[in-house]
Amino acid sequence: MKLAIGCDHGGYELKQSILKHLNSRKVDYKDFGCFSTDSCDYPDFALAVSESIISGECDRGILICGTGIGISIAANKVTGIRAAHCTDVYSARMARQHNNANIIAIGGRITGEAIALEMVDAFIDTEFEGGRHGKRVEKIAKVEEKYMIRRNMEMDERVTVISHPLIQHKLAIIRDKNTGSKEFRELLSEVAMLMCYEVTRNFQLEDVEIETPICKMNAKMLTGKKVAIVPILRAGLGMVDGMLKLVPAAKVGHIGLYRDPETLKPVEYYCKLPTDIEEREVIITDPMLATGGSAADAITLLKKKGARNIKLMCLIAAPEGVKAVREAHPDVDIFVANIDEKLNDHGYIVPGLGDAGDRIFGTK
Ligand SMILES: O=P(O)(O)OC[C@H]1O[C@H](OP(=O)(O)OP(=O)(O)O)[C@H](O)[C@@H]1O
Ligand SMILES: O=c1cc[nH]c(=O)[nH]1
Repeated sequence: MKLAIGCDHGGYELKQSILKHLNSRKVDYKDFGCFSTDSCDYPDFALAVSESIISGECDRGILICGTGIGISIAANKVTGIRAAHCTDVYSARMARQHNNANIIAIGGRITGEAIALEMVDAFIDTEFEGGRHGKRVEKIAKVEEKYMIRRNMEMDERVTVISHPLIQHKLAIIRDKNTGSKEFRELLSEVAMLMCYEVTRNFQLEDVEIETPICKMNAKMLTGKKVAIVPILRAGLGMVDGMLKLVPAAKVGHIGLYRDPETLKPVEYYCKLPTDIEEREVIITDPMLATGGSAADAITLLKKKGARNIKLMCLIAAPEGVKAVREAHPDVDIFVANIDEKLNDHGYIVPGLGDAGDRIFGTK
């Protein structure tokens, strides 16, 4: 096992004692500094030690600052690091046995040398127990993954969350379980129209000469881009009318998919597209992007039929669905009104709005 060790000025003295101890035990280590008691910043050393563990250069780490608190907080910001701030031998052992901690953080101004060396021994010599503790550590990893996905999405230029106040207001009413089908349909259609404004933002304009009652002028008009709106049946239908209000010349294709309630995998049952789909800018509509299976399959189908320029417009997405579509179809822009928290065990978006198809058509 190779250890990484780092400290700030507050942990320097204790680190020297620990290094001597590691040498006497013939433990392999790499010292990432600091190398004197001159004032320095603990996050720098937390990062160096943490990255050496994540990269596989070292297996576990020891971090020391004045209290052990700041340096452990900094290390825990690195994905995959489980830094345990310990002040006694029992905690050091448990941090390994129960938490699979890969870093121990010690306070140079808190813990005496004798106890600190015993803590280091417990940290090095104790193995992770796994079992029920494995399940819990996996849950920690899931939390990291969730926030990482969200951060990646926020930075992803191909994922647009349309947060206009009108859309957010209407979305709140749509979500409400007391909103009936009629109002649900009307609001979904209105939101689709507002979202369409953003989805069509890149449409090309050209100069055309027109004559106002006063004089001639060069005005801007759409280049006559051909558009196809393709709802995923059933629920996607609820967004078509709103879009046609803004793009009345668009052709409408239909893709019929339903999610198998057991496997959550999409099952195709219908496909009818404009014959010149390959020349059209395609906007797929579906209120819900849950696991992403339906949207990803619809995009695959459209690509097989020759479509090249595809956008996906959904009302609500789960992070898992956005990730799945981005991975399967990195060329497709995704527009949503909100990215919700997560999927539940039945593949429904939480908090979501329930079953979109049933709420639109009143089938439940
Ligand atoms: O991202 P996914 O996990 O694939 O789930 C999303 C799909 O589920 C819903 O349709 P559903 O299968 O309920 O059919 P419906 O529209 O006919 O009600 C929704 O309208 C999407 O098409
Ligand atoms: O939350 C969800 C997930 C899939 N389909 C829906 O209609 N709602």
